Amino acid sequence: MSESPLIIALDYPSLDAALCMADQLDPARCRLKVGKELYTRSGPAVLEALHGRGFEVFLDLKFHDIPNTVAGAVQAAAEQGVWMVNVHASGGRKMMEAAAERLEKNGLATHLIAVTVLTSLQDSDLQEVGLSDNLAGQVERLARLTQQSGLQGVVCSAQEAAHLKTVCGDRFLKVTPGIRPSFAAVNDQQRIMTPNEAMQAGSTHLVIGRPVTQAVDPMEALAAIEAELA
Ligand SMILES: O=c1ccn([C@@H]2O[C@H](COP(=O)(O)O)[C@@H](O)[C@H]2O)c(=O)[nH]1
Repeated sequence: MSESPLIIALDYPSLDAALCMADQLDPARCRLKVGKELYTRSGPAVLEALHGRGFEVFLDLKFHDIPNTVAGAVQAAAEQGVWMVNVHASGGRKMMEAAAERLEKNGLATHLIAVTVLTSLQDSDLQEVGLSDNLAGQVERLARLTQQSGLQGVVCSAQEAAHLKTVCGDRFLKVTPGIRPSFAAVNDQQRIMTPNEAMQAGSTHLVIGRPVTQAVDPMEALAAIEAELA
């Protein structure tokens, strides 16, 4: 079990490639995130392999469907022993309540959180899909709904973490992708912060993928991030 806020995103197209990276990492220094590409290719085998190596895993499949379907998917994830799983908050209160109730009814301790607004989006993207509120307002609205629905936290950008800390409190998890150390490329992220800025802003967990996994020396990149946080 790790006390570190770092969650390394294993966005790889094969189980072998993901395990090659995992084998260089230490479960005492980080948790790992399995997302849509890797899970679609490898299925539950990747979870078994990472759990077998001692890692806690965030299964980032961002479920979004009718309440009964999402509750079943969240239960299935939790029964595979993942540390954290998520849904899209825009699936609504009934969907989130059904998922949270399913975990509670079955005594499953997996953390359940909800995505507010993807870190790859900015204000103009929300307008294009017909949302009239600005981005900060939409993140706050969905974070409040997530908390009212009984979930433990949200995925948001670190740029919203400080405000959500005042709105939802310290203990409400703020899991923030879009983390970019000064040495890393921005890629397709829009709302970014450095690791240190993100922690200062109130992030509880930092999701970092390409700045580590695509680095020429991933372990050196990870060590530089840890040094920045220290
Ligand atoms: O709003 C979100 C939600 C999830 N993600 C995921 O986090 C990682 C970020 O990877 P980087 O390589 O550090 O950009 C990736 O797996 C996304 O699917 C996100 O970026 N934003």
